[in-house]
Amino acid sequence: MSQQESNDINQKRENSFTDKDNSEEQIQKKLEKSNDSQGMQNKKEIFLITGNKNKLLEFQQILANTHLELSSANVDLPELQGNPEEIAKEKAMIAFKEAKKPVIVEDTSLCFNAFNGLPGPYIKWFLQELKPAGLHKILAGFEDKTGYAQCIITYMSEELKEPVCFVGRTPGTIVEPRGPQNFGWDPIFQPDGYDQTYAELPKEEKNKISHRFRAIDKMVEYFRQ
Ligand SMILES: O=c1nc[nH]c2c1ncn2[C@H]1C[C@H](O)[C@@H](COP(=O)(O)OP(=O)(O)OP(=O)(O)O)O1
Ligand SMILES: [Mg+2]
Repeated sequence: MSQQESNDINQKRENSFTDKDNSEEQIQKKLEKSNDSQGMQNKKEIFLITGNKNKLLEFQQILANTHLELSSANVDLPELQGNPEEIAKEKAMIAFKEAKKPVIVEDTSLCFNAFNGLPGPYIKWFLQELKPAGLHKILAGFEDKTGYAQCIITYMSEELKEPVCFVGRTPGTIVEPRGPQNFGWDPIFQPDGYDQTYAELPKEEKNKISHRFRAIDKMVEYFRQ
């Protein structure tokens, strides 16, 4: 990484944690609040930091019948650059520094095969500007409409030398938007083997095959040992 790049990351980091509603004090409050809800004795607690309510909801649903007890804090983490795994590890280090206790973070990519994996981790900005319909349209000049959704959950704690990643991937096709528009690019992603988009599928169905489910499944295995 060049000096300029690392300066940029540091700058972004500072910005993201000095925002008005993201001051050190505010973050500390959020973290303390999450500590209040610890309790279950024979369940292992994991602590997720995310600014995305829909992600959190899916985590809660998917973890409902496991030995893991989820607590969370809503903190905006910086959108970093690099390959998905580098981003995921860097994000976990930043979250761990803030939380001062073991944390997990999650980073989701939507990858188009015709674009060799892009927009990938930059999907958030593409979605924000193009909306689901525009995202589908940018593939108009390409025959290959296939792609995959990828979730990387990253765990960091004081016992680890470096963050541990759990990667979940679901292959599918990018289609014209169908279904409710309440979660990101769900309306344009049709998983392989289904004739409904993520948005059209009942939540229980999405949660059985999603990129997020597959990453969570690996994480659950890791914490069983
Ligand atoms: O299952 C999903 N179905 C549809 N859309 C999704 C999904 N999962 C994430 N998304 C969207 C949210 C964001 O526009 C981008 C990922 O960016 P990403 O940085 O991972 O999420 P985020 O910034 O909203 O939350 P966080 O604070 O955990 O980083 O794709
Ligand atoms: Mg993010």
